[in-house]
Amino acid sequence: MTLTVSDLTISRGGIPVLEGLNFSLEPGGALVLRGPNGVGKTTLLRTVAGLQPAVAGTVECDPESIAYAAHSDGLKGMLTVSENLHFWADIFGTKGIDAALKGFDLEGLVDRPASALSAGQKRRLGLARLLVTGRPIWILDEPTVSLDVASVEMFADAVRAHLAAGGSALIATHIDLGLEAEVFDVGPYRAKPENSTDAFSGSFDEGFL
Ligand SMILES: Nc1ncnc2c1ncn2[C@@H]1O[C@H](COP(=O)(O)OP(=O)(O)OP(=O)(O)O)[C@@H](O)[C@H]1O
Repeated sequence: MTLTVSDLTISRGGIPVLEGLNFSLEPGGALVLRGPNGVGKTTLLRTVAGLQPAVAGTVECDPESIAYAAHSDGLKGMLTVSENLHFWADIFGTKGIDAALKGFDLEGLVDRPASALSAGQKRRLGLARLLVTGRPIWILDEPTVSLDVASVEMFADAVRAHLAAGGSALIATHIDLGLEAEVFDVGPYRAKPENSTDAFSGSFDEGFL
């Protein structure tokens, strides 16, 4: 499943932020998005994931192939670690959570309510859900926030295994994950001010899709 972005212009709150974006993501490949705070990386990921429309251009990809992990963990605090993962496995029609528990070192926390996890543990659980989606294209927004060094490596291992199995990943991150990945600096694609409509419209935040 290839994801192809062509001549894409994206906006946030009615204001174009990036324009003229072209890239593709092939099975087995990873693309790391770089750029300064506020340049539009999250907006790009949201657009590619289908959470907001593009201003111009196209994103070619089966939406059903995408698993999106946003800034927030999007956990159900009353449910245990195990229940959270089973909830998502049911949603995505997949079976088994053992690989997700093992891959993110959550086996000792299965019966703990998500609300009683530390920030890093919550992030590990949020990322573990990627493994139960069964979806090939991972779109990840700052996935390593709150993770310690060992957990960052755990996450990088999960991405490597995903790529080796034919999946792909589009990742916005400010840190070096040690992946064999192309890097795409979106800084030079800032939209020109004259293209701004200067209209503000609110939007909702979502944890995971
Ligand atoms: N809900 C919103 N409504 C209107 N504008 C927004 C909204 N969220 C973000 N913006 C603005 O849109 C622009 C792009 O933000 P975006 O979050 O995509 O940047 P980013 O590159 O991901 O930044 P960071 O590295 O800080 O996460 C910024 O100027 C930001 O202030």
